[in-house]
Amino acid sequence: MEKKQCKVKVVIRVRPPLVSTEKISVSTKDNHVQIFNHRNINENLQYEFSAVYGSESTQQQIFNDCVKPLLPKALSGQNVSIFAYGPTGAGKTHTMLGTPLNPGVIPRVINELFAEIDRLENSEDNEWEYSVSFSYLEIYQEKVQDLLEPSGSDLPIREDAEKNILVPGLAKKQIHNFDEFKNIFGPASNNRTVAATKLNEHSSRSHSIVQLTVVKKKPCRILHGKIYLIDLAGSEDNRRTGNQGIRLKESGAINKSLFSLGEVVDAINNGLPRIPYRNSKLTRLLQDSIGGTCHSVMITNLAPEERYYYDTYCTLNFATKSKKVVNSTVVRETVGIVKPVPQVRKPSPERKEEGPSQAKLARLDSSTDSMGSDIGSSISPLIKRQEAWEETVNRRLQQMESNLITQMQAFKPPTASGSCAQTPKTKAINELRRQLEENQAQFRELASRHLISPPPNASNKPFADMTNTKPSSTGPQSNLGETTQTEQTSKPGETTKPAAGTKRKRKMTEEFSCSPLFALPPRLKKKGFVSSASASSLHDVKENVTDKKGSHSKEDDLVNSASQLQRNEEFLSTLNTSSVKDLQSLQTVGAKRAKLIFEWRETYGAFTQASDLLKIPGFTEKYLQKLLHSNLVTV
Ligand SMILES: Nc1ncnc2c1ncn2[C@@H]1O[C@H](COP(=O)(O)OP(=O)(O)OP(=O)(O)O)[C@@H](O)[C@H]1O
Repeated sequence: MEKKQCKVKVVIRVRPPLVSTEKISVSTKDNHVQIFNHRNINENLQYEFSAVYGSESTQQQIFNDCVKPLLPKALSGQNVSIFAYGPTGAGKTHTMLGTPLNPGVIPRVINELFAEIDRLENSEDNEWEYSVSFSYLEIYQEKVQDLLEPSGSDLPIREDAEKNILVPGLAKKQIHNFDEFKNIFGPASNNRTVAATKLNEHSSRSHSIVQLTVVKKKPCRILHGKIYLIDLAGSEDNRRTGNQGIRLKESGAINKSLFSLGEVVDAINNGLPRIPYRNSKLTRLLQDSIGGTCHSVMITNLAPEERYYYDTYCTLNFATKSKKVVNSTVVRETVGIVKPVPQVRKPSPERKEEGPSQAKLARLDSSTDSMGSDIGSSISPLIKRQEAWEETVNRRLQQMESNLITQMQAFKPPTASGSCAQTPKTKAINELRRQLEENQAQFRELASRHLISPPPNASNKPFADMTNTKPSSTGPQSNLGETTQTEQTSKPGETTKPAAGTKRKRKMTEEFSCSPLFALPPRLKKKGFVSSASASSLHDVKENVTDKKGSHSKEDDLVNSASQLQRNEEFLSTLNTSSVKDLQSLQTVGAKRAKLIFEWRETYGAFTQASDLLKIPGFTEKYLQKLLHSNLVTV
């Protein structure tokens, strides 16, 4: 299948103010949206998108510009996804559904689809036959529910061997014209969970997905296109919604799934090897729309009132990162003898592990097969990104490992044998060993998964073996080889006479691990951080020890490496897990910055590295350096 790269198109629609007397905080011009900067009231924040529709925009205009051009794609075997995103009360349902007098995207798509099919079927040279069917579901409190045939049960989500997402058991209705659709869709929409909140009298309490399947057939050829029409539930700031009880619970589920959506977008944009689609039902079902095979359009709805300022700000930031997502579109075509039931390909050995069994897949009835999407065909760019990432990791790990080995080998253990109790420095060395072992395990996994050749040091041997080697002028690899040989010659359970030098090696390790010189690396104050002052006093203690026992700079290097790694990890963990109050335990982070870090994290997900802090508006490179420096963190 030929794939074409295609960015998710992100457009903005600002709804009209609901009460004319309210203060407005959003303005639009051409394809720009502008809001004030809450950190500097004299400044404005400007965002650019593919298209920006002000409050005067019409349903017809949105449909004609953003949706209609994609329908021919669905009619030629491609997937299309239109989804409305935005805070509660910003106009998502209005955009997607509209009213009988002012219909939105969903009814207009059906209308246009049948009009287009009529045109095509009536053209002189037409040789194709078209059929349209649809499914309708909602995700309510993390449960997938059928809106066409509600049963109250939570439908499972499966993935087949070709990475199509399936919802077995979901009803699928064949429709032949707009009226048939209307007669089924109208009552089904009443099944959707809607309730009044302080911010919206008819607030959607669930995400809803209409899926249209368009099949185009002629002898020996069949094209399958899909159209997903998605009305997401809005993010809710419960300090303002006044939600309590069930509304609060619904809101929690909505916010959590939208948070997962943010994580997926971040993972795609950062080229991560694993995209966390499985973190929520929403992201699982949107797998084809974001980072998948769809031509996707995200209609971002904004409420213009100043009381929505923070929602608007967060939504604009999410929209900005969403426009970077690239999908790989494909034409899904079956050529040859077309069987009435979709064929299921044998899963590859890799897929067998996590996908449903062949027998299970075969049992899936075509009439209940829904949410199909050929994720497999979109996997190539992800694999490419993964491979690039793995190469980088591979390189970094190799470098780190050889540095550590060099340090270990250059280290001269103390001659005076100390007590054999585990000292803090021994612990630090053990931590280094553990980390190196982990690195080696990663190498092996990468190598076995993607045939990346493991670095020379990434053997199956644990790091402990390397420390058993004596310092040698032939460098780390020759030592490694020596140890491997020793290992290979001794059979399990067999007591072998140590080869020349082995005894010495073991002794060195014992001395090494029993060294009394190993002091605990400086810990950071609360959740790991200390002020620069207390860090230096710890350092003084360590220096005193060193002074007494003589200089051990290599040893110190090792301890510093371990403590540095630990500090970096703790710093990241503080950023990702602390409350606003606890974030202030970081040096240079006051209440205001703590709040910004917290809010950014809650909106966009965990920080993967310290430099992610630069994504927070107002965090400059200079400040980041200061923050890292004063918290003794390196990047
Ligand atoms: N473009 C528009 N023109 C006129 N009225 C609008 C427009 N957009 C939204 N509205 C009105 O604003 C109110 C809120 O809109 P809507 O229910 O579509 O919001 P929503 O984003 O779907 O909210 P929720 O996430 O809570 O379901 C409704 O009364 C709707 O009719």
